[in-house]
Amino acid sequence: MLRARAFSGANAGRSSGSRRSLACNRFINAAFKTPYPTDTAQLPTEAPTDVVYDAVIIGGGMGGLTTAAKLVAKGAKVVVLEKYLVPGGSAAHYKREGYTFDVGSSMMFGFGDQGTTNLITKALESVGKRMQTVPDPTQVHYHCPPSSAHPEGLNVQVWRKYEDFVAELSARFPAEAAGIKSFYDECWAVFNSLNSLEMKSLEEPRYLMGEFVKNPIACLTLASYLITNTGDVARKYIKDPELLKFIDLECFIWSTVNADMTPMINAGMVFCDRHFGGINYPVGGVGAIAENMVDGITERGGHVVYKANVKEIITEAADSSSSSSEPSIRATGVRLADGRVFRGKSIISNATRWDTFEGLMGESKMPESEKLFRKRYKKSPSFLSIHMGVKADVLPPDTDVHHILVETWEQMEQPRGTLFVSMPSLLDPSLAPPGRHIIHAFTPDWIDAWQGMSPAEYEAKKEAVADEICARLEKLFPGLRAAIEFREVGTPRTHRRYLSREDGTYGPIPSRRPLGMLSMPFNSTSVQGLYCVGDSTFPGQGVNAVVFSGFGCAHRVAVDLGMEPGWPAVDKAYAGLLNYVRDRS
Ligand SMILES: NC(=O)c1ccc[n+]([C@@H]2O[C@H](COP(=O)([O-])OP(=O)(O)OC[C@H]3O[C@@H](n4cnc5c(N)ncnc54)[C@H](O)[C@@H]3O)[C@@H](O)[C@H]2O)c1
Ligand SMILES: CC(C)=CCC/C(C)=C/C=C/C(C)=C/C=C/C(C)=C/C=C/C=C(C)/C=C/C=C(C)/C=C/C=C(\C)CCC=C(C)C
Repeated sequence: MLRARAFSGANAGRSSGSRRSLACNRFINAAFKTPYPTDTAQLPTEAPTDVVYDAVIIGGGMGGLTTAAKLVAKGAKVVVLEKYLVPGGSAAHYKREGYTFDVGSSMMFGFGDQGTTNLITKALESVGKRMQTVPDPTQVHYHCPPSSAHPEGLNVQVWRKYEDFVAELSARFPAEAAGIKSFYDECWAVFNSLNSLEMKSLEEPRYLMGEFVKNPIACLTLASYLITNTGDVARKYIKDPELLKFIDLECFIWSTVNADMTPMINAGMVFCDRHFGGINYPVGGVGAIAENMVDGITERGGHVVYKANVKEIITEAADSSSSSSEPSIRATGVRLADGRVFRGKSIISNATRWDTFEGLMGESKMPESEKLFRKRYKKSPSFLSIHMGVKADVLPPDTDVHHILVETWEQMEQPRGTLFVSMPSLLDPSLAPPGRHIIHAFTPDWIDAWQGMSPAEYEAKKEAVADEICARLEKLFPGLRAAIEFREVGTPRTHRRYLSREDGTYGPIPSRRPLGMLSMPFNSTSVQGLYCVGDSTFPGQGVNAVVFSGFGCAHRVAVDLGMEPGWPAVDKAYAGLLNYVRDRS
């Protein structure tokens, strides 16, 4: 099932046992060591409260940190208030018994060297940082259910080289070879257009007009896909129901919804960046990205404060010149659980929209636009996560780093139906003790299944569900259960507690067919001075996605603060137009 293959060059560091890879890894760690303190007791819990910041950012996930990085790079006075002990939120890491585990998945898009869509690389560069990465030869290895055409199960590897992937998928569906090429080629039309634009705020008309003038073809191409979903494009070219299910799965593993619910612009980004920039793993673990960002932010005079639990967004009556018809209020600061108040000209929330507007603002102040958002979007499930340390010899040579296991198509979207597996120590052996590997298995799950239990029942259920999942994974890794030396199970309750995300949700998903990319709000909100960033804003879930939202947010805020040029007069009309279209979706 795990086909062996030859791969050399960039991939030479992959086989964890090889002396070459370990030596190479030691060099990498020495050359790119981050000064970020390893002892959390050394991390700052204070920042001045007697100043008015240009931006007060609630939350140090990748969305909040990117916004901070872009703003400090412009000379803005910024404070990031993070409730937890370390930065990165869903993209942080933690250490146990010699292992460094990524909290979320380990599959990084946007980490290449070229183009304009290598957003993680660019976010780090904006604060003078660059990280060593290890290229992954495949994005993912799919293990799909058997069918009459594929009695052993549909088995597909998404190779880094586009042509190799298309050839492999076409070999599985020879009658659809032309359709496969046409579908993915259309994704390239979207990606190539994205990859020629400067990535800034799509709700800033001066920038948008400038891009239309510089790149009219790219902008018109993207405009033509604004309201298109991926399923519609797939069905133009592909008829085989099993292949259409596969395309659904291609979307589901990152959007948690099927192709009909996934905007085509996002699919263009994901389905092509994996071949253009490739999937690249940061040496030292995913959390090292956030740590490097924090170093860059603080080196430029920004503050990142830990154990800073924001309880309230402070608002006051505002002038009614806002474009909105609602009572005008302006966000002016935040209050922490310990009573400290931080004041800012702009307040930026990296918490989810649910946590921001129901939790920090209070439902009585919920703007109409947020009520509409709640009709269009619902919370996606959370994840059940099993972090394991295993004996290395349970993984055959050339095992792929990421796997997806679906046993029946009906199960795909069900809780615990699709199993996701990431094994980042195959790329960076320093994450595990010698002779050991990390297996991180995770699967969508709802918080309701984990409520109302005694602590003992909760612990027993965690172990029972993890046993069941490990038994299913034996199909991919025979002998797995006997090879496990460390196992820790996180549930949706764990995600809620440590990531402060309501119900532990992975992010918003559309409640009905979305209007392509236009359904999702950008960064401004109808409360003056209050912005959202992260996966509750366009383009949604994903590290490179929330980094893009950080680029957009920083640009919009910088224009509103007068630090970048804009067209305030056109702003209002343009915002009104976007809202008009969105409210009708
Ligand atoms: N490989 C992958 O693609 C991968 C891996 C991991 C995570 N992710 C993605 O990362 C995305 C999330 O990124 P994000 O930046 O939107 O959010 P996030 O949840 O990662 O970060 C939000 C941060 O805000 C903090 N916070 C929340 N409420 C707070 C409060 N009241 N006071 C202070 N701090 C508070 C949290 O502790 C957290 O650190 C997810 O959608 C997921 O898709 C992707
Ligand atoms: C008018 C208007 C508004 C406009 C006009 C036209 C134009 C110009 C347009 C433009 C546009 C743009 C620029 C856009 C942009 C976009 C973007 C950037 C997007 C992005 C996206 C991204 C994404 C979505 C991503 C995602 C990812 C993810 C989620 C991932 C995940 C992963 C996981 C979970 C893993 C899996 C695992 C295994 C397999 C194991």
